[in-house]
Amino acid sequence: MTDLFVKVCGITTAEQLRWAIDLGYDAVGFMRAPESKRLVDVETARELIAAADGQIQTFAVGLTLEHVAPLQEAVDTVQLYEYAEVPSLALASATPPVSTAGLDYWFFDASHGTGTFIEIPAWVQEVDARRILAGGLRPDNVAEVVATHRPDGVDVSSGVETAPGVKDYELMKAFIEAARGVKRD
Ligand SMILES: O=C(O)c1ccccc1N[C@@H]1O[C@H](COP(=O)(O)O)[C@@H](O)[C@H]1O
Repeated sequence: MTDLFVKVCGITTAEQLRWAIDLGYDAVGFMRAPESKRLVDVETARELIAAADGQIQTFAVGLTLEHVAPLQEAVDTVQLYEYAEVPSLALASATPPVSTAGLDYWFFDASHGTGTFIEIPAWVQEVDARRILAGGLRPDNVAEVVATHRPDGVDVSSGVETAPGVKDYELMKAFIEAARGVKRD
């Protein structure tokens, strides 16, 4: 079985990006939804994507394609909350997807960056895609979620922050260690 995919979302600075790379995260997300407290402007996002330089996968995250359009060509994957025709799509929802055809990832997310955890519904197990669980995950609950639901990956934002957009190195470290510490076979 491949390693658990672990993504940290809402990266806002070069220091946070460096932490994600050094700690062994698979991917980072840059928020482009206008209402997000972790919104990075296009210029900053471009600088961070350039700094990532192939060392970690990059995601541009928005509710719609319009939010991420200026970064679409620069990132590895676009994460949206509605379907769009893009080369690499991560579709996020809290309801069963109508279709998973052509998706690179499907994210279960009912939180939208609020840090709210809800019990993960049983139907999530049946989604025929690379399943990534998100929403209210933290260093102290991620291991149980991984052990119980056996996802392909997990995604975190609020759970490794001291304030919206302010990631904490020790929390990021604790999260990836807890997530990857679960034995999978
Ligand atoms: O982070 C945001 O501000 C955000 C805004 C709108 C949609 C999604 C957003 N973030 C994504 O939400 C999940 C879970 O976040 P959390 O761990 O509960 O804070 C994650 O995939 C973020 O990418």
